Amino acid sequence: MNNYNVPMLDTEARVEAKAYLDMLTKPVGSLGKLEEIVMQLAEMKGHRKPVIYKLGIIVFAADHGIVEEGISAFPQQVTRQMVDNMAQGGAAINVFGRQQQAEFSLVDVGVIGDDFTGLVKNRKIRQSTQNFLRTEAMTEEEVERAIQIGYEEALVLFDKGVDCLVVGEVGIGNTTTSSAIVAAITGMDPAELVGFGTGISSEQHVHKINVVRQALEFHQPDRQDGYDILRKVGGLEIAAMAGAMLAAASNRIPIVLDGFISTAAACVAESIGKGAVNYMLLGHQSMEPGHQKAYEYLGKEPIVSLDMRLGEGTGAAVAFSIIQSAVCMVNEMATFESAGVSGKNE
Ligand SMILES: O=C(O)c1ccc[n+]([C@@H]2O[C@H](COP(=O)([O-])O)[C@@H](O)[C@H]2O)c1
Ligand SMILES: Cc1cc2nc[nH]c2cc1C
Repeated sequence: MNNYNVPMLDTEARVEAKAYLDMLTKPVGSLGKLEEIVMQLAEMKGHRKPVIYKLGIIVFAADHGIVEEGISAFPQQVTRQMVDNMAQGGAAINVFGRQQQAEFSLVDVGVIGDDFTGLVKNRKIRQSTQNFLRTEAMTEEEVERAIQIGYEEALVLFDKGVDCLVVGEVGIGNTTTSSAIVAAITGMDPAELVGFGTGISSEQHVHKINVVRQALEFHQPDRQDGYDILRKVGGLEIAAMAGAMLAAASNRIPIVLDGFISTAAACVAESIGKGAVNYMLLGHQSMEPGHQKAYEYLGKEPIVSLDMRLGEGTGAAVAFSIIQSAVCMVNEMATFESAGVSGKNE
């Protein structure tokens, strides 16, 4: 088991960023949350004028044994088909990634079937987790390997100059897995967390709540122990996402969280590496009810709210435009002094 050393935030850089923002040609605080984003990036990166040179988007893919219980609106093979689609550049995340000129990485950690050809990184740990209503989702070794692979694949992007990271996923059934994880960590009733995922019926929704309740009753995961939760009710891609987030936090690289699955992985990352949450911004608010509970637990607020519920990293990639506006603002605006603009009346 690794020890993740997440560095402390640079609170001095935050104070300096605030002082500098107040010198720019605008009434104090008038750029609202953009100013807050600048201050957060400043304390993460340790600089009053933070820059982002290159966005990275990493998407982890895996299948889920719990799909056997009829909890998704789509068949399991869609995971594999969407990985192929992403490898061809045809998924929504490819479009937003190109728009943001992002470095894109697609990693199979547990999709059913053979290795992929082409752009996909083949790092399959096993083909799908087990059905966690009947048995533990995976072994302790598999959890640790998945976290390690996520960590390593994030480092590959950082070596290419990536200095801000979106962590996305694809995996049919993973809103059920995420509901179980967030219920385990927060202690909340699954009825408050379980949503409609890819678009199930009301009857299926009632069934999905019962599946999550029964699984938690059966496994009794330790809410303090992210490894235990992943082993019992987790997902391979979610463990890898947590690993990638730990790599980013350990290297003072800002993470942009996406929807429900990404935020569930963030809860696990924080449980494994205390302080990782300090390096996270929340891109958007997903339509999944459990997403709000999970981000409130992490103490986050979404940058945008666009009624999205796709996953893949799409909400985070869209929100990156706003983060980029904040970074441009602090680096390019004139100060009252440099522009010769009069200050506020005394
Ligand atoms: O990010 C979200 O909040 C989100 C909400 C609903 C669905 N998804 C995506 O849809 C898949 C999981 O949905 P489901 O219904 O199969 O559990 C998975 O591939 C996710 O990327 C993602
Ligand atoms: C089509 C489709 C695309 C997805 N992207 C992420 N999850 C998905 C689920 C479905 C069903």
